[in-house]
Amino acid sequence: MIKLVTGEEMQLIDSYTIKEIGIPSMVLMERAALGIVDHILKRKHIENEKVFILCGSGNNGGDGLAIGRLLGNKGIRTNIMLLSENYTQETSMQLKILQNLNIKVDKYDADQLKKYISESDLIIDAIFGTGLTREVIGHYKDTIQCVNNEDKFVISVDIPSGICSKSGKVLGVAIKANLTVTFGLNKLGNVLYPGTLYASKTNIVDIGFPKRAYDSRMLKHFTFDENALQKLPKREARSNKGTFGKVLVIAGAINMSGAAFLSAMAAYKIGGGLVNIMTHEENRVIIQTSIPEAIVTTFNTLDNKELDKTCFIEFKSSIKDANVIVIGPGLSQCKATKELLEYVIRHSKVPIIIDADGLNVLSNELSLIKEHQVEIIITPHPGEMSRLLGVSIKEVTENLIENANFISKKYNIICALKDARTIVTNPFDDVYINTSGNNGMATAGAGDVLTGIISGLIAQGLRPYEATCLGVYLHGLSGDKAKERVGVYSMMARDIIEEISKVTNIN
Ligand SMILES: NC(=O)C1=CN([C@@H]2O[C@H](COP(=O)(O)OP(=O)(O)OC[C@H]3O[C@@H](n4cnc5c(N)ncnc54)[C@H](OP(=O)(O)O)[C@@H]3O)[C@@H](O)[C@H]2O)[C@@H](O)CC1
Ligand SMILES: Nc1ncnc2c1ncn2[C@@H]1O[C@H](COP(=O)(O)OP(=O)(O)O)[C@@H](O)[C@H]1O
Ligand SMILES: [K+]
Repeated sequence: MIKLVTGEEMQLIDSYTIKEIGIPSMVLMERAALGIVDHILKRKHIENEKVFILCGSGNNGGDGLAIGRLLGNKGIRTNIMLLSENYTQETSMQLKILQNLNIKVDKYDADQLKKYISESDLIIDAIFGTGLTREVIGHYKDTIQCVNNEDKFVISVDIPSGICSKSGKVLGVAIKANLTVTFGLNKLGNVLYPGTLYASKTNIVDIGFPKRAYDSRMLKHFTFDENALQKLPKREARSNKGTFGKVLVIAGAINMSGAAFLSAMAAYKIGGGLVNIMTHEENRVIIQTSIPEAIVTTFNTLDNKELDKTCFIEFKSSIKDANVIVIGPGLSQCKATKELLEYVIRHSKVPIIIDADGLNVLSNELSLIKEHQVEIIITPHPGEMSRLLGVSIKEVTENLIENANFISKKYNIICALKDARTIVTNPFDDVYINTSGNNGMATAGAGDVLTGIISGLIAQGLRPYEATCLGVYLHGLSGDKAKERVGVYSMMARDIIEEISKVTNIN
């Protein structure tokens, strides 16, 4: 698990380290500057290059001044410009050190700024870090625009100036970096869109925060890297298909068998023991032909799209047998879907994953999940989420974390809000932010594959929140493997399924 922090949380870690542990702020700043200088010195022809450092009034600017001093010591040609006349204590101390060493620091001057930018090979952005609190205006805005207009390599210190460290939003204007070097823990703003596009590649450097400074805080945001593969459920040698759980997939209205197929296939490919597909009677033959490994039970609808209630006899035992239930993919928004959903919520004793049309039906009747007895996971994309909350899609995509948190708490459920950075929340404020996956996955059926993966992990015994976070991660990783094989233009949902085995086959 990799923790991520907001600027505010990082400031708490800073002040705990400085005030309670006793590591001086200037020591942390020196190590931060050394971390950036290491990256700069890795450039191939740095001895022939010119560096230009832009510094703001806060400690981010202090980092910039220290970087200038260290580069000077190495004999690298460096220009430094300070954009403010008021500084924090640490930044004042850095400035004093530079003055003692007779290192020139320019004050802001628009013409000089343009000259330095055009002469330089590398620009260091130390204007604003985690302390940015408001829209960037005036000469700060002009400076950032000047940098962005020139095609120079830019390294941002901690976070690109202009990006909100909590939300990833652009506060008016922001530096477009080629590399961001961040300290201690990565900032949410470097990971969330659009900030992540401005940060480009992000490297984290250890500047000596004691482990306790991270552990003693209630840090709730996290992401995964490939170490998360260790969380895959263990497969006992002495086992049978019952050991790895039973998934019930309730999916597919007339002529919509594809969604059921994709969810069921993914549930099997991630290791689920047995998949039972409950689908419309009309889909029986095609499902049995396309996925003979699945058990098929069916329901029928009457002329008015209501459910033929005789199906409940068979349905009852399917529900009783299952370790996890998926409901919604390709079910259409008819009365039958509502009836099925109502029945499942009322009778299930195991976790339920509600997706696609299940969510569309739910958005007209959220009271259905108010008094649920089992764990419920919803997997909306922003369109489905906007219908669930009765807000615009823009409101959903601009505030992914807040919206996912809100619905998780209000209904006591797990929410995987799908996007290029999918967010997974639970009612206890935990927030997983997914960083795997790519734009090739914006293809029909990719969501059905995710539902199947999560269900297969729950069937094998993972707890629902853990399974949802890991499922989202593995789904993205499978998409990344599919990108390597077929590219983003040709990727189809089935390509993601095909790559699941490459992701899970780790031993
Ligand atoms: N010991 C430590 O703490 C360590 C910290 N480290 C480094 O410090 C960074 C955090 O430093 P920070 O908190 O001083 O704020 P920072 O990001 O430099 O910028 C904010 C400054 O700009 C101002 N300002 C804000 N918005 C503005 C706007 N729109 N337009 C104009 N001005 C605006 C605001 O002042 P204000 O005007 O609000 O009084 C404030 O002074 C962190 O990212 C890391 O790089 C490392 O060295 C490790 C040790
Ligand atoms: N640009 C992207 N980067 C990463 N993941 C993406 C991107 N676009 C889509 N995805 C993922 O693909 C899936 C699409 O799901 P969804 O919109 O429900 O598709 P469908 O309804 O067609 O099955 C989600 O898991 C989403 O996170
Ligand atoms: K910066």
